[in-house]
This record gives sequence, structure tokens and C-alpha cells, in this order.
Amino acid sequence: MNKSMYLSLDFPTWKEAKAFIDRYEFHGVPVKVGMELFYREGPHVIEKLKEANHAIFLDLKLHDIPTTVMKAMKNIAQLEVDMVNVHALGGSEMIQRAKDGLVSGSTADHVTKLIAVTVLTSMDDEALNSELRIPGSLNDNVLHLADLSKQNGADGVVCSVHEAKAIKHICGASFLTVTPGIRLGDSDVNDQKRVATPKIAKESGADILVLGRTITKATDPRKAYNKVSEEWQHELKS
Ligand SMILES: O=C(O)c1cc(=O)[nH]c(=O)n1[C@@H]1O[C@H](COP(=O)(O)O)[C@@H](O)[C@H]1O
Repeated sequence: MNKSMYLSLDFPTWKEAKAFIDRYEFHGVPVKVGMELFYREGPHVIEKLKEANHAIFLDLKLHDIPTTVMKAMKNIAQLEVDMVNVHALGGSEMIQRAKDGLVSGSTADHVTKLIAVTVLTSMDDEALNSELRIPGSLNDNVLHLADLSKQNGADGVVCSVHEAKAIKHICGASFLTVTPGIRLGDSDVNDQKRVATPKIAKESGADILVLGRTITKATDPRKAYNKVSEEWQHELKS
């Protein structure tokens, strides 16, 4: 999978997501569909996006007992999206079973990639240690969860840009690093803690940028998207 940018369609309805795509000419760009849109529209939204030739990352962050996740993934496989995610904190057996579900529910020519969320980019060391009482540095926890995910069949992880290089070092170049929390220098951090610019993302070796409010809440979303793309492409050439 090449380096790419997924536009996060964090909208309450398909009507609003479609209006945004049309208005700012995001036809055919890779998109992420998360809980907000999927829980409202269901698989129908995936069909619509596929008809319009969008590559799709289905961000449902499954986290349940292994059998439940396996059965859910078997159904999700039939949507034939590019990537779907689970929380790595569900553990080794859950990750393995998620992969089993995707493989067994797939057709011969399309297997959806399994991505595991390490530690949410909205969390920092303080939240991990003091609030959740998970010991160790956030960085070590992310690296451990990436390794665990790799060992149990995941194709990549969601992490922040700041952990991407070390993950590649431990898990190998082909193990995907999917990085949300992307911000242009002047954009609002919102509820994110571990953010970075597209330029730093590229330098870190991250494979996939997830672009949310930096684009959707920009005064001119198309201009913001082009700016991210330029920084990302520019760095790609170097
Ligand atoms: O799995 C994700 O996509 C995800 C994981 C994570 O750790 N942090 C994170 O922000 N995300 C998603 O990435 C998007 C980030 O959006 P912005 O903060 O608006 O750029 C949201 O749709 C989040 O649900």
C-alpha cells in the first residue's frame, strides 16, 4: 500500500458528507468512515462511497471478546473496504480472531487489512499513568502494543506520528503506520494530545495520514487539503 492520505468523513449523515465531498471536490479521494457516520447510515454509506471510487478505511475500533470480534469481522469483510481497525488492548487472541474473521469472510481477490489502535492520540503519559493507572511510558506502551499486534496478524497500527519511526524499526518497513492527529501549523489541536504536521509525519516514515478537522473545519477545506498534500508530496520526493 502506497503512502496516502485518508479524509475523515466525521459527519452525522451521508447527506452532509456527500455535500462536503461535492462542494470541495473531494471526489474519489481515500476516505475514513468512523462511528458517527456508520452508526447512522450503516453499510449503505460504504456502498455509496465505493460506487464513487473512494478507497475506504472503516474506523469502528472493535474491542470485545474474541468470538464476537471474529463474527463481526466476518460480516465486515463482505463490505470489501481497504482497512478496518480494532483496539490492540483487546489482546492477542482478539487480534488473531479479528484477522481470522476477515480472512474467512473475504473473497479470494480481496482481503481487508487489519489495523490495531495502539494508544489513542487523544491520550498522553499523564492520562495513561495517573488516570488509567497503566504503568510505563506512553511510548513504550505504544511500541509494545504495535509488536503484539504484528505478532498476532495485524497488518499495521494506528499510532501518533511521534511513534511511527520506532514502530517501523521494531515491526518492519511493510508494517503500516496509520497516523491521525495531523495538524497544519496554525490549526486547532482540539481534543488531540499527540499531534504533528504533515512534514514531520513524512520525516517519521508514517505511511498513512488521517485528516480530520484540519480539513473539515478549515475556512477553505480544499486549500487546507492541498496544503497538506503539498507538504506530504514535497517530502515524498526528497
Ligand atoms: O482510529 C482512528 O482513526 C483514530 C485513532 C486515534 O488514536 N486517534 C484519532 O484521532 N483517530 C480518528 O482520527 C480522526 C482524527 O480527527 P481530527 O482530530 O479531527 O484530525 C478522528 O476521526 C478519530 O476518530
